[in-house]
Amino acid sequence: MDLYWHRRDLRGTDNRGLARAASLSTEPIVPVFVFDPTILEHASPIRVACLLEALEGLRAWYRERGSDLLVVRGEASDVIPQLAAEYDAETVVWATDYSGLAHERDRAVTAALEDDGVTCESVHDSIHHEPGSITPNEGEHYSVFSYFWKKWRDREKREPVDAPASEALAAISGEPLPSLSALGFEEPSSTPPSVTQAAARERVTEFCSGPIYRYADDRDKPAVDGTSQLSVHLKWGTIGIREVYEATVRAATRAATDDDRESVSAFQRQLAWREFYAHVLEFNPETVTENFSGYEHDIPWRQDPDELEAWKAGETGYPIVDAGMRQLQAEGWMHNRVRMLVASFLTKDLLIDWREGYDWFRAKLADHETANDVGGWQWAGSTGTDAQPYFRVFNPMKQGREYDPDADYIREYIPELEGVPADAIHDWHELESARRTSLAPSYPEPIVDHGERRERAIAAFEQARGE
Ligand SMILES: Cc1cc2nc3c(=O)[nH]c(=O)nc-3n(C[C@H](O)[C@H](O)[C@H](O)COP(=O)(O)OP(=O)(O)OC[C@H]3O[C@@H](n4cnc5c(N)ncnc54)[C@H](O)[C@@H]3O)c2cc1C
Repeated sequence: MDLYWHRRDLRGTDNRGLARAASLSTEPIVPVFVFDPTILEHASPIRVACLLEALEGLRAWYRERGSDLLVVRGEASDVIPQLAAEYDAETVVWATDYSGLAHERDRAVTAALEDDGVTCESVHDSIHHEPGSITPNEGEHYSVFSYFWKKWRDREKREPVDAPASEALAAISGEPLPSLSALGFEEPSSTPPSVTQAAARERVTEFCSGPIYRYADDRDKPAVDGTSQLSVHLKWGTIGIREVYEATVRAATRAATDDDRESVSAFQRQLAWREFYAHVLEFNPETVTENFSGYEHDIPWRQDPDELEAWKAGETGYPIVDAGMRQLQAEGWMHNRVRMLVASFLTKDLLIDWREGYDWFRAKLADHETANDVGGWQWAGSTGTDAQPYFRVFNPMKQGREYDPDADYIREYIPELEGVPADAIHDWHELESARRTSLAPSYPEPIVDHGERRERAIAAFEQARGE
């Protein structure tokens, strides 16, 4: 019996890899998942908790079809060939994962299987257009998103694929899943979101039946539930990208106005950002640790453990920044506008290396996805492809006033500011110290002066540019 190796595609429907495995094989497929210690070394409690829930859901999906998911532990390059031998598999199929670590693992597994005479096939599944399929007329890869987006938008998309028939799945029975602690992880500090195929489909249906038409207006307002919150599902593959996209196309056909249609397009554009960053990472794997854009000299990042700790704890005295950092701590998720703001604050106001921020996000985000996380950090740190120019430094007060005018989002995560008027919250850095103390005695004073820090950041980047 041939094997299908699940990794970050934890679903049965609209799974191109699984469908391919079923179509290749004349015998039923054995579905497998591997807890690989090398990959787990890079994981965090929240992500492993999400993974376990998604696996539990996938296992239930297989059981409803008279099959099961085999879950094994060990180096993939050892256990996959062992399972292939055990089941006398001629072929092992999986879905392509574009991170450098995944490529390394897959090369080792491929070599081991080929040594044993087993054929392997890696199928593009997690994005519509695989790296190398959307290229500029001149040059090899896009580094400017707007050009990439135009081609991505106009390119024909694949349709969702059906789940394999039950008869195509092996009647096997697996062991129970290991617990979080058995895998060496503590309980996460935030409550993991529900990461199941049913939750993902429900979210898509709900979002595409109404909020998607307001997305263009609402997507930057953190107090409004205006974004899809699909990131954790796209990360773990509890829904297929073709199914999501098809739902957006159906929403566009139901749109009542041009504005509604444009709002759907604004959402599709964000899906394209995800693919843009996957392409960037595929062709520049070193950007997980290295700046994408070179500067003539090193950027003079600062080491300041106290400021870094205040940022992580949401104790900077800049309310919108602190609300975002506390949302991350409480939920394992943060609104995109606020991710941009907190990342700008760390890399510009505090002049702390984007890699420190990336590490913290990687530890805390349930939806941590290497390509998007590195892309977002390098964008904010003005080191990335198509990044924020170094001289555009977000002003946290103005951003707070613009995107959270009533300070509802801020108050939700900073109980110390309960009852403080929105104007005072947005002017927090300008208030007299005594006034701040009388309004919110336990909320911190601003740890830095934004105006001064902005000047210093611009000067530091100019120095790095050799100006
Ligand atoms: C510093 C920083 C770090 C980030 N880290 C991650 C990360 O680890 N994982 C992650 O999925 N996204 C990351 N993002 C992008 C973005 O913030 C999240 O995708 C988004 O907030 C998820 O919420 P949503 O699903 O409601 O998004 P929606 O607005 O509903 O967007 C739909 C989907 O499009 C994709 N998307 C949206 N915005 C972006 C973007 N800017 N870049 C790439 N893809 C995008 C995501 O898959 C998202 O689920 C980061 C952004 C920044 C600025």
